[in-house]
Amino acid sequence: MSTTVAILGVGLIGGSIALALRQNPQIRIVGFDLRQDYLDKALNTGVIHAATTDLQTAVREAKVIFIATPVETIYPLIDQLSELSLAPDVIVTDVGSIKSKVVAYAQQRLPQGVQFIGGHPMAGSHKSGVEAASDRLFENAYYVLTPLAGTPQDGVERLTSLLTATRAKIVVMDPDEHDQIVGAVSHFPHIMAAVLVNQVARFNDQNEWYKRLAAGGFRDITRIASSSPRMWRDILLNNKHHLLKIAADWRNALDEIMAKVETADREQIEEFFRQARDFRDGLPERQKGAMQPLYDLYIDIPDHPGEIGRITTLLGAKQINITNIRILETREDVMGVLRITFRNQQELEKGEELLRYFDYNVYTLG
Ligand SMILES: NC(=O)C1=CN([C@@H]2O[C@H](COP(=O)(O)OP(=O)(O)OC[C@H]3O[C@@H](n4cnc5c(N)ncnc54)[C@H](O)[C@@H]3O)[C@@H](O)[C@H]2O)C=CC1
Ligand SMILES: O=C(O)C(=O)Cc1ccc(O)cc1
Repeated sequence: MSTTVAILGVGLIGGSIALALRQNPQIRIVGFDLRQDYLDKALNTGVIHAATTDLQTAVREAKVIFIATPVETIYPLIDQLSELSLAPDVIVTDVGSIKSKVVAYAQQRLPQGVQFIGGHPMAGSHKSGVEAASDRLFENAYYVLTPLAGTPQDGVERLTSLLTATRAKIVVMDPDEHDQIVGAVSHFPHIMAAVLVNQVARFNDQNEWYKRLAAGGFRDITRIASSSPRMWRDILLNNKHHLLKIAADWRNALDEIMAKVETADREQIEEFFRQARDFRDGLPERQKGAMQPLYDLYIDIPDHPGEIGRITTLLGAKQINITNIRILETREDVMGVLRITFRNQQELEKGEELLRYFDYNVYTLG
């Protein structure tokens, strides 16, 4: 007998959870989204088994419901769920990047018999949408669960067992502690990345060399400024309390180091960078995950117009999804290398076989 899981919001995170869960043939995944075109894409690429834009149809038989929509939409969805007919002992969980407000809201609004367990998979991407989803997005990442005080242990165990398919490390945490820590290690850095980019953009209005020279380090530390503005707006507004405190602390720290610069305190400036380097170098490495180019295929391409379009058309015609594409080298009259990233090993192999058939020189590394 199969178990039905409903995914509300089939985007990057909802799609990635669906892809991980559907490796288990006993699980049937129903996707719900406001956008029919996103659902069609998810169905056609095998991310979900069934799709609907009707919430009651999506959740009626579900044993577990994942709310994987932008943070501000989690509250009205909880309200809607509280009015609908749900399976007995259903677990409702979310994937929102903030936890306290959502958990408190669910506690207030959901009826008895519904077990709400807050969740936050601590991996993602600056990309959005189901086309960027991957069954290994959460591999080796932390996945925080924030059950309510009254949630039966059995519910937490059932959800943990389901989530083993994501290969994430499941941890249970207090929602406020989660918001404080994630505020410092994820939310605030996103604000800083955007502040840095906006500052350089302003300088660039006066002198376009700013943009041209902003390669290397600047690109690295501002990668996350390419994330979804709407998603980050929601996160900031829902973690206001902690972020205001972190920002005040950051301003003090900036003033302190700039005071040392002003007085040319050579030793203390060096010490400042030493401390940062030591802590940074001691951060745990994530061994594997979607951030790494796991499913990369390299293709030699003659440098003439239309080649890249031809390759993507060939893959598209066979419904082979790509999550990234990059030209690694193109110089005039020299063979270039195209790097295409696929969502999983199976799609990579299909792409490799297809392009070989069309006489491309293709290879993988490692
Ligand atoms: N993007 C990331 O790196 C991470 C995001 N999260 C959290 O995951 C959640 C989803 O984010 P993403 O997957 O990145 O977004 P996304 O934009 O890729 O996907 C969101 C999906 O929800 C749908 N949607 C929006 N409002 C809806 C509604 N009212 N009812 C049904 N569907 C609706 C959209 O059409 C879209 O398909 C957010 O709450 C975010 O805080 C958590 C960890 C990482
Ligand atoms: O792209 C990155 O580095 C991220 O920071 C991804 C991310 C975004 C939001 C989250 O709640 C968790 C992880």
